[in-house]
Amino acid sequence: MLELQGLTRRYGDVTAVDDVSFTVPAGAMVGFVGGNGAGKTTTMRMTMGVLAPTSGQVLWGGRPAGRAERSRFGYMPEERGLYPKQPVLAQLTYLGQLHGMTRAAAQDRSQELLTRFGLGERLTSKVEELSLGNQQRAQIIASVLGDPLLLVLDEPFSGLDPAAVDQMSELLREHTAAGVPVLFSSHQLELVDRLCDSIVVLNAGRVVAQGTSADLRSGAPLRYRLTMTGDTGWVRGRPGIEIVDLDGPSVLLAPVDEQAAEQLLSEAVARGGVREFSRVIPTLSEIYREVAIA
Ligand SMILES: Nc1ncnc2c1ncn2[C@@H]1O[C@H](COP(=O)(O)OP(=O)(O)OP(=O)(O)O)[C@@H](O)[C@H]1O
Repeated sequence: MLELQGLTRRYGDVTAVDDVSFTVPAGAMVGFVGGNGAGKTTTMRMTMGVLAPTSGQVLWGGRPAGRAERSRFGYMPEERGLYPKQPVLAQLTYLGQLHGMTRAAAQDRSQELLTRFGLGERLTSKVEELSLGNQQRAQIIASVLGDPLLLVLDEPFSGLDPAAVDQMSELLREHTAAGVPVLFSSHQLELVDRLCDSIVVLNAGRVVAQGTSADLRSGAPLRYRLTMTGDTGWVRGRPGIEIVDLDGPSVLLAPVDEQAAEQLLSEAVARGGVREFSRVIPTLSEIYREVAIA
């Protein structure tokens, strides 16, 4: 298990990361979201030990993570790590060796993964000759070489087409299934919602929400949608009901509680012509806008 405890990083007067604490349990996929400049990359760099925290610590298995453990963490940095001018297979083989694999094992595994992800014909191409999406696939492959204990991936899905997103998420799931904790940052909230066991939302360097997507939703305000055959303007002024949005036959309501919602439904049924009355569950994007965008 990875545990970040009170991680803080200051640059002069700017506090890029401010007392960030969360865990990535064994076998869990955790999505790290937050706007540009929220502090995700800085947090990930401190996790990997490439940047020293101003205060706080990174624990692996309950102890401060040292050089030996970190050398077995798989990392996809924001600035990416592959050299544009080198052939892709040779480079991945070399990186696998740096992660303790024999040359033959590193080459076999790299070739297997490149082939699996559609790059079997491009083994000797230079990285810069690959499309951006294919370079990204090779970057993700690089991060999983050598049986990593943990995966820390900075926006691994940016620029990938939907098929590649599915392939790469399958690769990550193979690692979580084997007990590896995975932390990745992303601006693709629907994707995070679909893939992750839990989500950490960062805003201006601080954790503003964390939990499963169900946890985050359960804290969202109560909303119902009422749709009728006729106009719904009659709901105005009903006790305990706030109107969020009214558009002719359809109205989005914020009742103070379930009882107020039921009373309104009874009245609607008595009037006749109810087409729909349903609880509106916010999307992760909507929750994100509420917690992370002031
Ligand atoms: N070397 C540095 N010197 C000064 N300020 C820095 C440095 N690195 C990062 N920062 C600042 O720290 C804050 C957090 O940046 P960081 O790159 O961690 O955000 P991020 O969440 O990864 O953003 P993005 O989604 O845009 O990649 C920003 O205000 C950034 O300007």
